[in-house]
Amino acid sequence: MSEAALVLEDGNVYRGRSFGAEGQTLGEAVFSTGMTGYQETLTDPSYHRQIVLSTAPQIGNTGWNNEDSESYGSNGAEDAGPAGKIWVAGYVIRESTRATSNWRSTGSLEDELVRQGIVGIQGIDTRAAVRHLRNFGAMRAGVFSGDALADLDTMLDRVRNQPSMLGANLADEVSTRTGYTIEPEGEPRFTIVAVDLGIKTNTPRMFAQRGLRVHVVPSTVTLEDILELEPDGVFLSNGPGDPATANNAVQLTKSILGQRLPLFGICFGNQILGRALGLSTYKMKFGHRGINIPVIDHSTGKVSITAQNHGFALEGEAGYEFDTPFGRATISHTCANDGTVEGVRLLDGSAFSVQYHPEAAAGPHDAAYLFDQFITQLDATAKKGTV
Ligand SMILES: NC(=O)CC[C@H](N)C(=O)O
Repeated sequence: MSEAALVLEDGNVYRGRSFGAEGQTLGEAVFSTGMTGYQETLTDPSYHRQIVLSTAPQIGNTGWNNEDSESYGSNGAEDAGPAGKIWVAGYVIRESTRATSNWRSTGSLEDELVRQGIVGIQGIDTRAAVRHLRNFGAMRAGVFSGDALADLDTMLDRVRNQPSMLGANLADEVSTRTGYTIEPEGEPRFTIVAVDLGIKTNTPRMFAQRGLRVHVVPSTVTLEDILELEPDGVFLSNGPGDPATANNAVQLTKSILGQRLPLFGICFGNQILGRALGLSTYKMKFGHRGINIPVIDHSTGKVSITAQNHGFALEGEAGYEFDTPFGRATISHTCANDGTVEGVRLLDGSAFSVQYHPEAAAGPHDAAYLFDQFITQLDATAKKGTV
C-alpha cells in the first residue's frame, strides 16, 4: 500500500494511501452520500470520467459479487466478465474494510479495483474533502500513487490539463456497440425500444418484470431503426456527460414526439426530453448523488425518497407550465431539498421523465410506480390505436 494523493484543480491536496490499482487517474471529483450500494455506484455508466468520493466512512464490507453490477450491456462490459465493468474514473474512501463478508461475494472490492486497473485512495479526511466540494463545487481532480506520485506542480498541471465535465459529450463512449433484446417475464404485453445512453442493467429488468420486451439500441440509432422494431413506446436512459452536448439525442426525441409514441426517460433521458420540449440545462454546483434524496410529485403532492446521480439539471421550477411544438408541458417533480427540477411531463401527450432513478439500484423503491405509469400509457395508446 503506497502513498497516494487526491489533488483538486484549485490546489487542494489530500494525502493518504493507495486503494485498488496504483497509478494516475483524472476526472471530475464528486461525492455520493449512499451508505450502501458501492458496487452499483462504481459500475453505473453515468459515472464515466468521475472520481467518486464516498461519504460513508467504511467501504467494502460486502465485497464484490457477480449479480449487482449495473453495466452489463454497456460498451466494454464484456471484457469485465460477470463481475461487470467499473465505470468510475477513481474511488476515494476513508477506510477500506478489513474483512469482506457476504454470502454472494466472489472476492474483495479492492481486488476487483486492482483487476480492472481502477486507481483509488483511502485514509484521507473525506469529511473535509466533501465540505470543500460542497463549498466550491464539483471540480477537476486526479488521484496519484506509485510511480505517478509527483511534486504538486506536476500533478496540478495534469489535473488542470484535462477537459471539464461542462461540455463533455460522453454517451456514445458508454453506449452498447450492438443492440440486444431483454425478453419479458411471463406473457409479453408490449415492446419498447430503450435508447442506451449509458443504461443501467436494472432498468430493462424493471420493464421485463412488467411484461415488456425491451430492445436496447445504441445511442446512434435513427428514427427509422426504431420504427422498424415496431415499438409501442420508447425509453431514454440515464448516461454520463453534459446534456447540452447531446444534440443528436434531442433531435431523435423530437422526432419520436412527432410520431406521438409514448416516451419515458430517466436522468440523462429527462434532460434530453426537457431539451426536446424547449428547456435548457445547466451545471449544478455539486449535484445530487446518493440514495436518500426527497422529491415532490406535484400531481399528487407526495414525496418519494429517491436514488440520484446527476450533476446537471433542467431550468425551471415547481408549477411552471409551458407551450411546446408537441403541446402543453409542465415541471412535474422538484427536489424537496433545493427546489431543482426532477421531472417533466407533456400534458397533451404521453411523454414523461424523471431526473432520479426509479430503477433504484441501489436505492429505495418509492419511485417504482413510474414504470407502472409508463405501462398505463402504453395501454391507453394501444387502445386508442394510434400506434
Ligand atoms: N445519471 C445520469 O443520467 C446523469 C445525467 C448527467 N450526466 C448529469 O450528470 O446530470
